[in-house]
Amino acid sequence: MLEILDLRKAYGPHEVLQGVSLALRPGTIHGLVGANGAGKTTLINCLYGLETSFGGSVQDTAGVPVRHSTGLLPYEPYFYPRLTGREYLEFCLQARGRRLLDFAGWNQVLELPLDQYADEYSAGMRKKLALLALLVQQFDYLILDEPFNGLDLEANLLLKSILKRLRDRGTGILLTSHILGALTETCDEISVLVAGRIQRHYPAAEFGTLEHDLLDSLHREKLKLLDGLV
Ligand SMILES: Nc1ncnc2c1ncn2[C@@H]1O[C@H](COP(=O)(O)OP(=O)(O)OP(=O)(O)O)[C@@H](O)[C@H]1O
Repeated sequence: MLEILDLRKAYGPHEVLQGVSLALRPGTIHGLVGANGAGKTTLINCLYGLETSFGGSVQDTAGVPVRHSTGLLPYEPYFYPRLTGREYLEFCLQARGRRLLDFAGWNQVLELPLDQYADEYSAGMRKKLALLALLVQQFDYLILDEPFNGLDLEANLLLKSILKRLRDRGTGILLTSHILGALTETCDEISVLVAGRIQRHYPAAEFGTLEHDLLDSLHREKLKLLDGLV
């Protein structure tokens, strides 16, 4: 299990995370929802070790370093210039000391032009390539920052199926999304991050309440403001 306990992170005087605790269990899809700027990416960066100065603890309870067992899909994947999609995949495998393999099977599904330069891909193709690099590596855990964002309809549907199959095989998946339907359709549990804290944790049986709660707070706070504007 990946375990975050009392995570605290500040940028200068701005306390972005104020004591977040969260567990990612094997064989579950855990959604993380929160407004723009709520701290989702910061939490992911701390969990994956991209941020190092923070309070609290982050660990894989199996005792292995989080990065060994876990693959990360960043919000905006970066590719070195003049590297083809295939070379990028090979680079990812080599960097982790894994044996090279044939990507044809997965690429029949994702249909990427692997022999073109990755930095010339469209935004959706870039996301697919970064996903492909994770899928071929069979991680115990996946952290996916906005995985559905930018994917076309077909890829969105495919990704939902892929994530559920991985979950059923035992992979633990933490994902962020602003698309409520994508979260409720795929997740087993959802945590809501508000002002640097987990405001509430929803098991699947309570997703109906989640939608209602979010709509309710929207109605109370923002939709009323619209009355005076439009
Ligand atoms: N390197 C940084 N330096 C200073 N402030 C930062 C830094 N990274 C993030 N922040 C601030 O931390 C807060 C949380 O940002 P974060 O990117 O984690 O939010 P988020 O929940 O992922 O938002 P979004 O939904 O827009 O992606 C924001 O107020 C942001 O300005």
